[in-house]
Amino acid sequence: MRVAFVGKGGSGKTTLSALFTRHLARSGAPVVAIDGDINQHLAHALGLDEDELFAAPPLSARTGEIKDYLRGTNPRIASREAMVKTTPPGHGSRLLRLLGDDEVHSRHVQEVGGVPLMVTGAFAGSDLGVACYHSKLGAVELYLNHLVDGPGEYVVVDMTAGADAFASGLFTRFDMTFLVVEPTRKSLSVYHQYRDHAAEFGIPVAVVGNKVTGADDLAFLRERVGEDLLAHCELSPHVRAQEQGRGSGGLEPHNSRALDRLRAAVDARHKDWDAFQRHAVEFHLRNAAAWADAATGRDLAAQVDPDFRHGPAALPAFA
Ligand SMILES: Nc1ncnc2c1ncn2[C@@H]1O[C@H](COP(=O)(O)OS(=O)(=O)O)[C@@H](OP(=O)(O)O)[C@H]1O
Ligand SMILES: Nc1ncnc2c1ncn2[C@@H]1O[C@H](COP(=O)(O)OP(=O)(O)O)[C@@H](O)[C@H]1O
Repeated sequence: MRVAFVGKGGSGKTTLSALFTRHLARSGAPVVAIDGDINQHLAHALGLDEDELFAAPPLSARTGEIKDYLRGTNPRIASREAMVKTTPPGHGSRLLRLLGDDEVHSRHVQEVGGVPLMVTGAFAGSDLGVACYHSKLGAVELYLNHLVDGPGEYVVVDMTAGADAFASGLFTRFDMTFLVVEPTRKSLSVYHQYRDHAAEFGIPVAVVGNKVTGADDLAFLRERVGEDLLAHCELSPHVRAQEQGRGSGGLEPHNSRALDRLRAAVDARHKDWDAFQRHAVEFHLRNAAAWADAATGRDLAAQVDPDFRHGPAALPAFA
């Protein structure tokens, strides 16, 4: 199951992504965390020391190699140059299993605090003015488009704040999107924006309140969010202690129960592989027409394999 955390910067996306993935990993569930936030802090939130380096290469450093690996022997994709981030898999493409024995996981995953983590990479000085952060997210989109995941296993992406989340269709690749909101009007404005986009594309979204300090905060959220409010986390002495490099007695029971609710909401989702592939194709065609045909000098609609059925049934042919 694929889960995204989105929301306004500072709302707690990274903190909740870390708490949620640790919660899942501790239960023994297979999980991969991906840092897709322009501020790459997830490794530290998972417990990497400030002076320690995340040693695995960022996904965005090897987008070309990842394209070559994923296109496999797909005759519709002649080269890595012909493959854009929305190019959907077809016959001959390599499909991935979560934490499978493949070149993406083996190269890019490093375990931090008991959680296997991949990172998209920081926005470098050389990117300023010439690229948008969504270029860094291309490899994440390709990864998700080629992944065959199942119930009880989880990919959790800490997404970048703001409009970059909507570039190219990445936001349609998730079984559940958690919108993290603080009990403030500013934080809610992102909720309204995301909710409208999500409704347009039929994307499942649930709101997670964060840094709630009492009944007034909760009433504020309940009044404005209504039944979209799935759960809320309270302002956490445990999180603060971790931020300060101190030990604590562990996550508070209320916050732990909130994480259980998130998991239950994800587990309740039914996977519809046909719809997933249909969305992928739809966004690929849109991108082809808008910029990618011109960027590659090719007719990218020809990459769509009309006979390909995505999902577990597609796996044996690719083993
Ligand atoms: N949504 C959207 N709209 C307009 N233009 C876009 C969009 N997404 C990507 N681009 C531009 O296309 C170039 C390649 O994009 P990426 O590196 O992100 O990815 S990929 O080619 O799809 O793998 C790259 O341009 P160049 O940097 O000039 O090569 C991107 O800026
Ligand atoms: N429930 C919480 N309790 C206490 N502090 C929190 C909580 N959630 C987030 N924080 C703190 O708020 C700040 C911003 O959180 P962060 O996860 O980095 O936000 P984002 O990823 O949305 O930008 C961090 O200092 C983090 O420790």
